[in-house]
Amino acid sequence: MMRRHEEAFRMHCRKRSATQLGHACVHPGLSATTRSPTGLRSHPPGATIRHPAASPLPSPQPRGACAMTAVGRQSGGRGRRARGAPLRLRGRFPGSGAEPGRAGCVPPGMVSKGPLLRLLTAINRRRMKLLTGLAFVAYVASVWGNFVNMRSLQENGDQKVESKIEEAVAPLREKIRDLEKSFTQKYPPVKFLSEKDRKRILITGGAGFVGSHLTDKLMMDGHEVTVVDNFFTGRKRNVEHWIGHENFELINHDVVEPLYIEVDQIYHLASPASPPNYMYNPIKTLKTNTIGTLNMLDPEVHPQNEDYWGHVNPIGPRACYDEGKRVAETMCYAYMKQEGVEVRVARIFNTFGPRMHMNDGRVVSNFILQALQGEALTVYGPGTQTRAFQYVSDLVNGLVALMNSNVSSPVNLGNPEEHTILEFAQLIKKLVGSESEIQFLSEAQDDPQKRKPDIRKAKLLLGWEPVVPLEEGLNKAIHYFRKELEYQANNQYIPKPKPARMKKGRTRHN
Ligand SMILES: O=C(O)[C@H]1O[C@H](OP(=O)(O)OP(=O)(O)OC[C@H]2O[C@@H](n3ccc(=O)[nH]c3=O)[C@H](O)[C@@H]2O)[C@H](O)[C@@H](O)[C@@H]1O
Repeated sequence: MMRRHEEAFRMHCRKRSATQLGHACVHPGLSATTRSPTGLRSHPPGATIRHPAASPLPSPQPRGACAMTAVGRQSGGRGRRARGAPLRLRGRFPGSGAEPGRAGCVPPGMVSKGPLLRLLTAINRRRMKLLTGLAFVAYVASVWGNFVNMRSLQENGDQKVESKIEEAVAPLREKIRDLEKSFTQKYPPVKFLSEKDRKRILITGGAGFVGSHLTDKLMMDGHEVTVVDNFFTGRKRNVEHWIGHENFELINHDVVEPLYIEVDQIYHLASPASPPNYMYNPIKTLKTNTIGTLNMLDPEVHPQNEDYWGHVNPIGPRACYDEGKRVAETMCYAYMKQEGVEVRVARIFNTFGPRMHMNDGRVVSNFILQALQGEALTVYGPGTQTRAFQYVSDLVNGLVALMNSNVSSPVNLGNPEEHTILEFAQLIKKLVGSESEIQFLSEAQDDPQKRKPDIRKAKLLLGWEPVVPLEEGLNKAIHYFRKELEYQANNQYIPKPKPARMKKGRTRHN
């Protein structure tokens, strides 16, 4: 009987301990079993058993009592019970009138766990689960909230950075658009020529006064143009409107040095033409012209035709230019005879127009600048010496006509309309509307007294003659120099006309 009783109690305890943490059973003369997080554990008879998570028991339980470490509210809701405090349960122990199988085994002196407690325990368990579930949901919600916050913060930050970048980049975009526009619209219209008709053309001195106008003409006609210039008197500004064009190339090179380049035609215009400029470095002028094709000869015959061989002082200040041109012609014809090189020789007479250098020093640019600035017009000598001036576009057309002809002998290109220098001074004063005086200075050394081209050969063989009237050309030149003066004034630089070298008591060799 005792054995069966003991067995029933052991079963009761095992059942409890297998399902409920914190349950404690003490039975005199029985060993007990509890469930701990690490598994089932046996206890000697009469031992006090408590769950490791529970607070110490305030006092040993009375033998035979069934106690539990209660969590939660006591039934009836009369406040919390202290952890480990005994919870007395009503019930009957088998052998003392207890109903077997209802209240479990309650040994004498023990308090049995009744249906209410079980209900409470079940409620507590559900609550715990509910609380745990709620805590889990709250945790997940807070993690999600943090994640969402982080993302929105990051997005806000990203948006701010993006808007700042946009602010910085917007003006740059604007500038790029402007640059693209200026690139696409800046070239003058160019004809399309087929491969067969398109020529590769080299222009030495192509950034100079005459050379740059010739460059414009050949580019607009649809040819491929290579400009070679050392920028001694030429300027990049004269050809800048072609830079970047697929048919155009600009090479900074001095023609005194060899240049190997494959082309169909060469216009050799590299040489300073203004007396103050070419006298500035006579050896350089000579060197430049000995490989040149242009020539200008001082006259003894008037007007000068192509058979006129010139009359120059070979040791005077102008000799570097004049003799240089003569040697250049000699070389051209030597190469033609000996090597079969095709040559064209243009004898160019006084030419004027836009893009003449502000410091050129020749008579047209000097007089216009002086008149525009209200300064006296400087006439060297009495002003009776004559010149015949052609407008630059007439010269360019003549050069192209000559190049494309089969005329290999020299051809004069100039305007035969002859005027004295004093007449020029008065005409320019009138066209500018200037109050400037005319000032007579001493005569320039070796200054040719008469010059007028005979252009019958050009008319006959090339069908060419100048078409721009003197006044029309002068007005264009005046407009150009007015703009240049404004440009220079904005750049704090006002050029002064260059004086020519004055005669030093020696009569000119005519
Ligand atoms: O442009 C040209 O085709 C020519 O220029 C110069 O020839 P030149 O006729 O002496 O050129 P300018 O310096 O313009 O002189 C023309 C005349 O005006 C006079 N002059 C020049 C400048 C000035 O301020 N005042 C003035 O009276 C000169 O003494 C000269 O009689 C070169 O010497 C020539 O070889 C070249 O072909």
